[in-house]
Amino acid sequence: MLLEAKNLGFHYPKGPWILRGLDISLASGEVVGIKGQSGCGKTTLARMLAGYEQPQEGFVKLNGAPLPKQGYSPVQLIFQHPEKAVNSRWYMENTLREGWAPDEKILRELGIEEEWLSRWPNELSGGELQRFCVARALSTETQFLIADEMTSMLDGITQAQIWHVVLQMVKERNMGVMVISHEEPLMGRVCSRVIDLEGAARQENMG
Ligand SMILES: Nc1ncnc2c1ncn2[C@@H]1O[C@H](COP(=O)(O)OP(=O)(O)OP(=O)(O)O)[C@@H](O)[C@H]1O
Repeated sequence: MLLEAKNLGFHYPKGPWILRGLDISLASGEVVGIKGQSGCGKTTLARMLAGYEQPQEGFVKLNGAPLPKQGYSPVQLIFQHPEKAVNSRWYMENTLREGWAPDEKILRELGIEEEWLSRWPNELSGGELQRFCVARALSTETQFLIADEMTSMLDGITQAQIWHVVLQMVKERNMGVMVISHEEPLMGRVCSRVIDLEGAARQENMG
């Protein structure tokens, strides 16, 4: 399985090019880091790889085909701010089961307590909410996970617990993960290679 972006170019309406001529690929079982200064386009790239945003140039393909437009996406994106990624008018149980039915094992491993399921999102901490977003994204249909500052706002113990579950999935299911982060130590621990987005774009522009 391969998630690939070729000759990617993107700008917001009337704005300058943010990314141009960018080639990036992520294979099953790989954990790849993306770094770069604030504002260089990491989140924009994440949104294109997950199909939320369309590039003006180039393309994103999953196993040689465009990303599916409907249904559960095999490319799941997790953001830094879980409160923006859940419906504030749904009980957590509904949010959790939005795309699939997570089993007991994954809930236990992520430390999701039974009692939280009947709460509203604003009755949970950011870390508790993010565990739900991770469980929701880890369906057996997920082939690639884009983790955009997924654990940046969390304490060390919660961060380690979440990454333990995700890295286990990489092994068990051969899932591919893209880690967007400003935290070099985290990337050093979990990634087999790290791409500097600015360097990658610059090389392409020079070439
Ligand atoms: N909806 C939008 N409309 C216009 N410009 C935008 C929009 N979203 C982001 N931008 C601009 O696009 C550029 C890239 O933003 P992006 O969020 O992808 O950067 P980033 O590398 O993820 O930054 P950070 O590390 O701070 O999260 C920035 O200059 C930002 O101001």
